[in-house]
Parts: sequence; structure tokens; C-alpha cells
Amino acid sequence: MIGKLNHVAIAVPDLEAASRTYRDVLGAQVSAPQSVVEHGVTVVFVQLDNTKIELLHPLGGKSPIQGFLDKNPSGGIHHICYEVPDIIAARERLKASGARVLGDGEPKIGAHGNPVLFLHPKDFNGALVELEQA
Ligand SMILES: CC[C@H](C(=O)O)C(=O)SCCNC(=O)CCNC(=O)[C@H](O)C(C)(C)COP(=O)(O)OP(=O)(O)OC[C@H]1O[C@@H](n2cnc3c(N)ncnc32)[C@H](O)[C@@H]1OP(=O)(O)O
Ligand SMILES: [Co+2]
Repeated sequence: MIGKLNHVAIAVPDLEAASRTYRDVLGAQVSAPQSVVEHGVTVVFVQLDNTKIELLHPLGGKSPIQGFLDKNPSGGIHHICYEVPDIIAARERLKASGARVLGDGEPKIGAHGNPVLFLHPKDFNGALVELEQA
């Protein structure tokens, strides 16, 4: 069911500083910040040869990543995103297996323009999992 690693997301307290680190210290290709209001984050993409890094910062007063940053003020790895060919089929299979699909269970359009869902970290060895139909 899961295919490629689409991205690894890092929640950061200072998006500009994190962007500079990836661009100037690690020599990576870094995008401009992109506000994704529906997801409550501002995101910067770090393009790698074989996957992407998402640098995330809370946007608005109800960001789902604010709690994570409160607990991890220096930031940290927030989630991993796997690609699936059919996100509805994946959702149904996961629900049938007892995994918790977060939110209302309906896919939203993510930062890459594809439908995404999130799975509870407690069901996946403490890792927040995102699925993206690609
Ligand atoms: C721009 C879109 C972009 C894209 O790729 O397209 C994105 O990726 S948007 C990313 C932001 N959106 C989300 O993260 C949506 C899914 N996340 C959530 O629904 C929440 O963050 C949730 C439910 C995972 C955690 O919410 P909250 O922190 O408010 O709840 P708790 O503090 O009660 O946490 C419960 C339990 O889970 C542990 N936890 C929380 N976040 C993480 C995490 N990122 N990785 C691993 N574990 C996490 C937390 O420590 C609690 O554990 P406990 O042992 O009970 O303390
Ligand atoms: Co993501």
C-alpha cells in the first residue's frame, strides 16, 4: 500500500533561521515560505534528490503543530509522509485494521496539491504518519 517517502516534516520555531541553515549550511535548494491556511502552517520545501523536507511553522491561533512546538521548543521531526495510489482505499483498509484516521477522516488538499490524511502517532510507533495520494 505505501509507496515512496514523499517528505519528512520538521516543526521549527523560526522558519527563516531554519531556511538559512538548510540553504547556507547544508547547501540545499529551499523554497520561499508558503502559507497553507487550511492546515494551519507556513511551510518551506527543501528539495532533495530522492524526497523532500518540509520545514513547518504554526500559522494562526489553532495550528495543529503548536502543541508539538510547545513541548519541543527547539523544534523536531514532526511527521513522515508516504505516498499511496488511492487514499480512500488506504483509509478504508486502515480503519478496518483499527488505525485512527485523524480529523473528520476526509482527505484535505495538502501543500503539494494532492489529497492527504493523517494517522494517529500512537498507532504507528510514536510517529505521526501522513498519507498523500500521488
Ligand atoms: C501544508 C500541509 C502539509 C502537507 O504535507 O501537505 C502538512 O503536513 S500539514 C501538518 C500539520 N497538520 C497536522 O499535523 C495534522 C495532524 N496532526 C494532528 O491532528 C495533531 O497534531 C495530533 C492529533 C497528532 C496531536 O495533536 P495535539 O498535539 O494537540 O495532541 P496531544 O498533545 O494530546 O498529543 C497526543 C499524543 O500524541 C503525541 N504527539 C503529538 N504530536 C506528535 C507528533 N508530531 N509525533 C509524535 N507524537 C505526537 C503527543 O506527545 C501525545 O502523546 P502522549 O504520550 O499522550 O503525551
Ligand atoms: Co506533511
